[in-house]
Amino acid sequence: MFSTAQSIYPVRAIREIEDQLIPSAKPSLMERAGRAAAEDAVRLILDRPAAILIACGPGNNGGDGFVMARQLAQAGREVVVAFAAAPERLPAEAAKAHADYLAAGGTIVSDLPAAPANGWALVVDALFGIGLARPVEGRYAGWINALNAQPAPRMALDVPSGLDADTGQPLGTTFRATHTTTFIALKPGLLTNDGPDYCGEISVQRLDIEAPAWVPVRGQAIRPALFRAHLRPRPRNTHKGIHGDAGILGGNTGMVGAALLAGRAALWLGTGRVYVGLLDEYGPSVDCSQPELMLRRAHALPERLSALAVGPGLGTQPAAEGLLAAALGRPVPLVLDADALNLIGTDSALQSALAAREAPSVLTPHPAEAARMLGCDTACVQADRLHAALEIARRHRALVVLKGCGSIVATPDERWFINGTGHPGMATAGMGDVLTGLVVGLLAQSWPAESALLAAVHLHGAAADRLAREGIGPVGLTASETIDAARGVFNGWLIEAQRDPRITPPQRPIR
Ligand SMILES: NC(=O)C1=CN([C@@H]2O[C@H](COP(=O)(O)OP(=O)(O)OC[C@H]3O[C@@H](n4cnc5c(N)ncnc54)[C@H](OP(=O)(O)O)[C@@H]3O)[C@@H](O)[C@H]2O)[C@@H](O)CC1
Ligand SMILES: Nc1ncnc2c1ncn2[C@@H]1O[C@H](COP(=O)(O)OP(=O)(O)O)[C@@H](O)[C@H]1O
Ligand SMILES: [K+]
Repeated sequence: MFSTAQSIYPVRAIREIEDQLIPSAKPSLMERAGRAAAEDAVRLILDRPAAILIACGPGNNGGDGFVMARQLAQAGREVVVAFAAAPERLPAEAAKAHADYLAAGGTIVSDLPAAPANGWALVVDALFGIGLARPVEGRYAGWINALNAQPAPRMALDVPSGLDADTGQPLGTTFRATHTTTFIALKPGLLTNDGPDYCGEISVQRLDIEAPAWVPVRGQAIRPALFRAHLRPRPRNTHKGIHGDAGILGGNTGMVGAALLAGRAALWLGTGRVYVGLLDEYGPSVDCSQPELMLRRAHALPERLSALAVGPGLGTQPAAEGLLAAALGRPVPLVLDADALNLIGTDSALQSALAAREAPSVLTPHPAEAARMLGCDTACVQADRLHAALEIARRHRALVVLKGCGSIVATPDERWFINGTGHPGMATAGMGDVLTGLVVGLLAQSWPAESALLAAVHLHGAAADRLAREGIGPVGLTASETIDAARGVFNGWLIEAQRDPRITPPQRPIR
């Protein structure tokens, strides 16, 4: 479970790696890429003996396709290669791959053929990779539409053609893969925005390249390995005062449930005491289904808290703004969500107070909240989610999670992480409040802010994934249910961590 962390490189960094390694690599990177793709293909279609269709494009992605075709043919598979560009205009390595394929007895058709009577075993998109420079139109758009219509597994080499490898934005017609074999490293666009919908299952083929020291890793896929050092068993001799006092500030009229959900999530993740400060003057004084929560009026949260979350159901009235301003002045780790972010987006005094904080601040915007913070619209945030998350982190000197498919965690020093857990069943009201509660719960228990955020984001999705496997969701999953599942997943991690010899022994949080 605690497999090593996985790097993600934007196209610019992949190019740097290629530039450094291509001249000396033996066998060539393209040879390795085509071979690795052929091996993945064989595994994918062991039980499908029909012919394989490979559509090759005018650049090096097409070159990978020619190598793959040669390898598959040599392994005894029937291969049909479609290639419509001018061979003499292929880049050098792709031209060699093209020539080697022909020399090995391969043949090429210049238009996409109709499927044989027994269908294709596999269709392969080797049209465009990281060199995609503009939306796919014309002949290649027609090819992609025809490939997408095939009732066979669909494999993309490196990146589904048409998908922006950095942003996960489809540019024009885009190949919809059931499997993507990507080379050297993950790219951000495969993991966020529309990327997961177009990539299917991803296999990373590193081509025997070690993480090169000259290209700094700034992006990583979120894995428990990143925070396992904090998954420590509790000492037996402990008491609730050691496990933190979390505060939740929110729950205005009509939105009390949001604050209760966050409070419950913090409690179920092991926080010693959880206080919920409600803005609704007619709000309940007890949560009968969770009487462990200590409900207070918003202004009456205890002075001494180990971490505070502001936002779930907060509202944007002046009272809320005043409470937020006071919270920003507290020297404790702070989670800011929902209306806390909306208020900060339009108030420069709050922005200055946030940027001036010395204790950690964690911001948890969804794309619409991120757009308000950046003064743009949601489409512009989604068009480059990584950039948006990094920009918010930089401006506010805070840790940020930009939520949604492939949530992005960004740090003020320009590092970033992409989460792969979770599913569309989480797109339901209250789910973000639960995440806020999970983050503040770990902060209250003295987790360092970055680890707390990474763990909570990963845990939130993993809890929803576990429920979906059990038939609870994806459709109809409720936020409350993920709290219960998060507790289960988290305790599973703790047990796993105790078996892992790299984990340090029980430790008492320092207070
Ligand atoms: N370098 C290496 O050794 C290795 C590279 N590797 C592989 O190479 C891939 C990158 O190759 P690449 O840089 O040649 O770019 P690629 O994705 O093939 O596309 C460029 C071509 O497409 C064209 N074009 C672009 N957009 C278009 C559009 N919308 N519609 C129509 N045409 C369009 C563009 O034409 P132009 O823009 O110049 O008109 C150019 O001809 C990478 O993803 C990996 O698969 C691996 O083998 C590992 C080793
Ligand atoms: N398609 C999806 N895939 C993965 N996670 C998702 C998806 N849709 C929503 N989520 C997650 O669910 C949560 C929804 O949060 P948010 O939009 O703030 O909900 P609310 O404001 O209703 O509580 C976020 O953590 C988000 O990352
Ligand atoms: K491709």
